[in-house]
Amino acid sequence: MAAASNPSVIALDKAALSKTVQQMAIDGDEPPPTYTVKDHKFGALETSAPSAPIPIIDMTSFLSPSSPDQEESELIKLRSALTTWGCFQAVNHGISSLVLQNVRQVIGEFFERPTEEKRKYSRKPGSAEGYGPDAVVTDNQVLDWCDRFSLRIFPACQRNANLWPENPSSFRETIEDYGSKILSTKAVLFKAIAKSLHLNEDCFSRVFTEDGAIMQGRFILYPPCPTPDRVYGLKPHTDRSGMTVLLQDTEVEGLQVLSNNKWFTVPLIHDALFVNLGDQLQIMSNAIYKSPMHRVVTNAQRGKISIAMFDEPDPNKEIGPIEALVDETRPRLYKTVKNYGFFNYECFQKGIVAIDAAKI
Ligand SMILES: O=C(O)CCC(=O)C(=O)O
Ligand SMILES: [Fe+2]
Repeated sequence: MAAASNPSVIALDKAALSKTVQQMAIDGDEPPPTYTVKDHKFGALETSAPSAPIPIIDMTSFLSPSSPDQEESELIKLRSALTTWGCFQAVNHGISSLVLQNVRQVIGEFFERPTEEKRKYSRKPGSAEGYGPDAVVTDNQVLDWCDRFSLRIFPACQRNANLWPENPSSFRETIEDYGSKILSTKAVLFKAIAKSLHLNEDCFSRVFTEDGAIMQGRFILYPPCPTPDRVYGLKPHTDRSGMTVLLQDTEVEGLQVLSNNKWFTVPLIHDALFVNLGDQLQIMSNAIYKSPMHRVVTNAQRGKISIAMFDEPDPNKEIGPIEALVDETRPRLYKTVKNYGFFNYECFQKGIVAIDAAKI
């Protein structure tokens, strides 16, 4: 997400101008060698990994608990989910089926627009916003078999109005509405996460949903891929956010999470939101909670769409392990970092893992 106007990056970043994955799929192209996975550092590319028993969190217990006991028992489940998996499926989150249907519809329609029209919103080299295939930022990068359209949603004053499409005509209103609802959902979840760690309930929500916090939407199209066993939809990674909220496709699976060195498929649950923690929550929780490694696999028959909402603190704000979570039995594991988004980007360029580089 961080802008990097470094000339070598700009020279390398030709993908924003090259053929989209959607076009390659329409033309029946074989994925070019730059898309082929060369190392299997994180395990083989198994397209049909077993289904993951990912915990389901019922948000009724946080939004309108019928009793303190009901809330307490869900907080215990939440704590267990975040120490083991680092992710969960949120149900009864209060966002209606109609809102979810509308957001899927406008994103689907955007990707259906003619290429020339979508090109008007192309990501500029070095920028984190806009439309296009995977950004090339290093020489030996393996590219992802997907096209992405990224937009800053909050703070509203930082929106890049030229990148918000005119078509479909309800795009702006729908994304703005969905963004506000996800922001409120995140605030509720961050408060529950703080409580589950016996912390002041605002300690995460303030950093990630208020005070200049950023919300970025990433809308991803994964077209069918003729060689799904050799190409990633999205490479194995952890998110750099505090928390990511993902609306999966209604029919096509593909997201996988790593647990005990094994990959598991995230099942599709009607109207659920898949929530995973990002590196910044792992840092602030002094690694009590996990930022899970995940990836996306493709298939030869059907494409799919994902809608992801990321957060970041104000880039000028420093984050580090919360003092109350540091003691003799659990010493401080991470340095204090500022603008983790940019730090993460620089690490990626150097081929190092940001969360490891943030260790003391
Ligand atoms: O599309 C998905 O299922 C996952 C997206 C994701 O992990 C990301 O954009 O960071
Ligand atoms: Fe991710």
